[in-house]
Amino acid sequence: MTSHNLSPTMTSHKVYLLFGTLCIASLTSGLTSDLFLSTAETAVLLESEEQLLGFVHQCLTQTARRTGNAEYNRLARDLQSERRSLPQTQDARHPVDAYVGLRRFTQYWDKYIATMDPLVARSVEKSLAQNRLVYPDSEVLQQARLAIVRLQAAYNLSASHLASTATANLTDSDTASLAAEAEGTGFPLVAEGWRMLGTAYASQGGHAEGELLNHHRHSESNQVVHETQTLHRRNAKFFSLCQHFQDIDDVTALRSEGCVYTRGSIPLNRWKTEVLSRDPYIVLYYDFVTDREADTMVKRAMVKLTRALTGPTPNDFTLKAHRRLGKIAWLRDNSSSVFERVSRRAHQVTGLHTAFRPRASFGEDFQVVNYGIGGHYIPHHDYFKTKNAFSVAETYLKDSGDRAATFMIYLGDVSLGGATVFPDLGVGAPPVKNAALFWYNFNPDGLRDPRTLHGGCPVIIGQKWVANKWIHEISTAMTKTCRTSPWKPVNT
Ligand SMILES: O=C(O)CCC(=O)C(=O)O
Ligand SMILES: [Fe+2]
Repeated sequence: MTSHNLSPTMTSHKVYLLFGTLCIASLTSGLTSDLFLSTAETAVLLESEEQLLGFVHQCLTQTARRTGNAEYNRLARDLQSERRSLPQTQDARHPVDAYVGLRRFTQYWDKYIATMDPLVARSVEKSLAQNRLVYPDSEVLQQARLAIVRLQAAYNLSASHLASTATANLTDSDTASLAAEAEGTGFPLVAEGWRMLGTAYASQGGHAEGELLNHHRHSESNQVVHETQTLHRRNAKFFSLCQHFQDIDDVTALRSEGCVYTRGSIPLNRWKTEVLSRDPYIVLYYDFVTDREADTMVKRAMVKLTRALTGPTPNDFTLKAHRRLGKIAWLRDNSSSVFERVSRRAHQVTGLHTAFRPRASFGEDFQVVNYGIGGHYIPHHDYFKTKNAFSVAETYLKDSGDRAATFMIYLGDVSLGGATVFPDLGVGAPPVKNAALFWYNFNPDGLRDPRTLHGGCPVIIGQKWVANKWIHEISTAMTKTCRTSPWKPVNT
């Protein structure tokens, strides 16, 4: 058993908001509701709160001067005192803290910004939009509550445990709306837990002090949440493996087939490969990137994140499916020297060409992913199921075949949850900062291997960033020679 604390494990990537001094705006940007899909974006929003409220305060006092209406001055004072009385957490790493932070924003919005002066509201929106941020709306809050309920079901987490490990205190209305969310989504026991917590708070006349998270599991005496099977029946094996892997932050506890050192050349003189499975071949390369490289990759991706959509073909990503709760950014090898170098290193380590080519590219662009509150990726295969699906791919992937292998780099640690698991094989790995997980999606005969079904477990605490590099058949066909039978085209 391991213990987990709440100390930050990832550099926070702050965006410094530059609010104008004048409360005049021309831009009308709509509120969007996908903030819960990226904990990194949520964190930036919460970090910017101080500055944002200073701006709103200034706008209110300016409006009072301009209009001669003293009501705006009163609002400015109210805003200041309410701000002092509200929970101060700015930490989006714990789902309850992220939820409370987002809820606080919508409170300000409803009370001081939207209803008071449309000009101020638009100014705030404009300033946020310049930093690729949006003001959270009520749907974001609802999705954040749903994420919390889903997490509880996935990991058997009780309401009291979740609440007591957060920094922020929940209000009666928070516990009531979490109970309603759980009830509405078919988790009556989870709902009961939130109701009981609300009652306990009321009888204590206050809230329990947040304690450090020594262990995620609630004690036997707590209300145990048993609905995992209901929502997650179809992926029961996946979720039980996720539970197993959340206890592992010491990778020596991995059930591995062995570990080998390989001599290479600069920048990796020697690298350690943990063999998680020999057939299909799944390995973890430690220290594949440096902290600096990982941070640079995250920073480059941060400004390009868009909602991850999954679809049946590479250019038909129109399904806003809940199978994958995260945001992605595509980055070409030549977009920076770091991506170029890391792609070359993946070639060096795997023996497979990874480079971008305008036609029949060996590898795809890097797909950098940041998961959201309770974000997960339900088990799937990385390969496309039909030849048709990949033959209509983007020009650079034309004639390069399917995704024969996956090279996935963990760009940060996750404090709790977020393992990558292969439910049919019973193997997986917790995110190990700077390590890369590599596996073949095709067997040596060039056939798709369904045993490579895998998924990203829900993130409980922390931020999860990964970078995928999919290597296509054109690369494996050229370099992987040990087939058991003569080469055949893929089984479409
Ligand atoms: O996040 C993970 O652990 C898995 C991600 C994955 O499978 C994918 O992006 O295709
Ligand atoms: Fe995948």
